Amino acid sequence: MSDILEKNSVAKEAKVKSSTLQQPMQTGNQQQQPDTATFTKQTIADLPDNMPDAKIQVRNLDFYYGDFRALKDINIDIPEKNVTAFIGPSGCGKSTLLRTFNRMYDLYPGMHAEGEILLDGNNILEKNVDVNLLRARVGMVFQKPTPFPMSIYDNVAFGVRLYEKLSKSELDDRVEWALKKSALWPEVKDKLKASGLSLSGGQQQRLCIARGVATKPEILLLDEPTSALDPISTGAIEDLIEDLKHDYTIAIVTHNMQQAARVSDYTCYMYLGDMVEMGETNQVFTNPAQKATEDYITGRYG
Ligand SMILES: Nc1ncnc2c1ncn2[C@@H]1O[C@H](COP(=O)(O)OP(=O)(O)OP(=O)(O)O)[C@@H](O)[C@H]1O
Repeated sequence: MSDILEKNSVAKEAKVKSSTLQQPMQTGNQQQQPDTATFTKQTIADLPDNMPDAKIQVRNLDFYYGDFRALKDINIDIPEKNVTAFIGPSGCGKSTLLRTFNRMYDLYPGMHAEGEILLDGNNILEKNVDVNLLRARVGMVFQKPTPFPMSIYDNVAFGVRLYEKLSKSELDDRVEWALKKSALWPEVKDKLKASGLSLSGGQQQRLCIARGVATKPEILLLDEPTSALDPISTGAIEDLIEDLKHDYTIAIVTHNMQQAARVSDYTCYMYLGDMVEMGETNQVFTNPAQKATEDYITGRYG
């Protein structure tokens, strides 16, 4: 299945057809053959008019795993100090897109991005960009909690020690600040020397968020941060996202439609490497511009 979506990325009117949507899909209990999905390729002109200033501007972005083109001519803005959710069926490129924002892919051979990702107007895909500095500005939290095998304190202090030279008391203050920001402080303040691995799953994920915010990044990337958590821990993290967005620009990948609707201000629907639609979350969920988006969020596909 070569390039299943025919498109002309230049013309706004270009129709993108998907033959692959003609696979069986589930609607309630019945299996159906969906209509052929047609959507108009999103261009910059289709972005919502009244968006806040963009922290990140993605322009004509393609991403390749070897020869495989996983992202196809993506054009979006990530608004500053808002939450932007990425939704779409498995394999559509959500995580790939998120990982381009801090060039996580640089760690692996055979992967490359083409186009532009402008962070505060500067293209982070340029060769001479200091990726360590970039990752200090763009923090990331993964699907599975990944505390380091060290104390709670050291987990949070880890990145700060890499990027800043703080005195012991300044570092203590920063660790406390980050643990308070991630709503974990009351639970761990008396056992900062205990291993991060001794915490529950939900606490470990909040520890990872504390580690993520401790370096005071400008952007937080959250890749399905609650998929391994129970509803109470999930609620705690969603509250945290609501709180953190006052200081940070947040991009979150989620499979959970309700979560996207609850936590995000803007939603991007992706399909097979294409950006189908980006808009205000309320609009995308109640009045999507594209039938393909509607089919997905109403469960008629996926
Ligand atoms: N390391 C890799 N090497 C080769 N192809 C990859 C690699 N990682 C992802 N892909 C491919 O790139 C495409 C996008 O994958 P990606 O993980 O970004 O999707 P996703 O929307 O995040 O999926 P999911 O919701 O299942 O996590 C898929 O076709 C996937 O198979």
